[in-house]
Amino acid sequence: MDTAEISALAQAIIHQHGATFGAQLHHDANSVELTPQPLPPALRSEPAYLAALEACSALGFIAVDAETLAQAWQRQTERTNRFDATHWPDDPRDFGLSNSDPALAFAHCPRELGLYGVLPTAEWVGRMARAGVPTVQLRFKSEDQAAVAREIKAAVEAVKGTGARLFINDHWRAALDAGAYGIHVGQEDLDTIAAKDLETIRTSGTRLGVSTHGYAEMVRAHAVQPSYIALGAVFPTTLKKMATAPQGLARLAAYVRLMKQYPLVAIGGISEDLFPAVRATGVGSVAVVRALVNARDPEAAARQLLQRMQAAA
Ligand SMILES: Cc1ncc(COP(=O)(O)OP(=O)(O)O)c(N)n1
Ligand SMILES: Cc1nc(C(=O)O)sc1CCOP(=O)(O)O
Ligand SMILES: [Mg+2]
Repeated sequence: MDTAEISALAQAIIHQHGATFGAQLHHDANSVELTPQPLPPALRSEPAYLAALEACSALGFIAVDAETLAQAWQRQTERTNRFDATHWPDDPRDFGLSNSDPALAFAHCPRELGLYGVLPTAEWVGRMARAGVPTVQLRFKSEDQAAVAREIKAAVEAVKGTGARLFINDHWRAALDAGAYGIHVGQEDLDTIAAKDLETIRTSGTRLGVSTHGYAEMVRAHAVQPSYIALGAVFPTTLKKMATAPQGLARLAAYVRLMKQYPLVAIGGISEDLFPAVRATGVGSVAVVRALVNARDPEAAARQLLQRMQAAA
């Protein structure tokens, strides 16, 4: 096939999926603007792969995600014996996500983790757990290891008797020592935690949640078979500087279709009014920081968000 024919296949993909994944220009605070990305160097020469690489870059997927999608589109084409521009890849087999040993998976957690409060201190953790938030995370940022250990122990104490599941962000050793329900790690943590340490966490029965921000990171997260996968940032967030653009609802829905074998948590810029649309994608949990921590009455906000979770279920 020549370049013009491959471009015609790329155009067919864009024609089918442009309205879903293309630039979304809204004028509200939660708009997600996806700009076309430069075409990454091709690693293969098959037409389906090349067309998908071109199309996915044009649809705003960053290089690693366009590459992951192009490889999946090529596998889909081989598996079904035809190139189908209408079918956005969503079969785990086409992403190499199917051949894992269940005996090596992290401990299970419920698919519906529900409202998930990501909170800066043990005091906040206790407060929101007592307000009925079913899943809470201590996201305590400090280099002072003694202070970290104290805060984690206090958070473990704070959720006792509330029924809330407590995840600890970043500080996995102290979380294990304190007997937390689970640990949440980012992609950079997966770079630095040694395989034997991941194995220690897994065999302890402590749950593991992993952050992801697109197709390539989801494939990477799957390699460790975590207890849940977080998908972010769905909308713009001012809480921290993100390395990747907000994903938006269309991508979130596609990620959910692909990763539905995992409990899934949506995070990033999710305010109360956005709960129904986020829940409609099929995620079992919605994680928030500012919607609780910046609320004038955080207990009332928790009640509202819990109602929204129920209503949208
Ligand atoms: C539920 C949930 N999802 C994602 C994150 C982000 O975690 P991480 O990538 O480790 O970044 P920091 O929170 O450490 O800045 C999270 N904490 N919780
Ligand atoms: C801590 C965090 N992690 C994200 C990710 O996408 O990995 S987004 C995020 C911030 C979420 O805060 P808010 O609900 O206030 O926008
Ligand atoms: Mg972290």
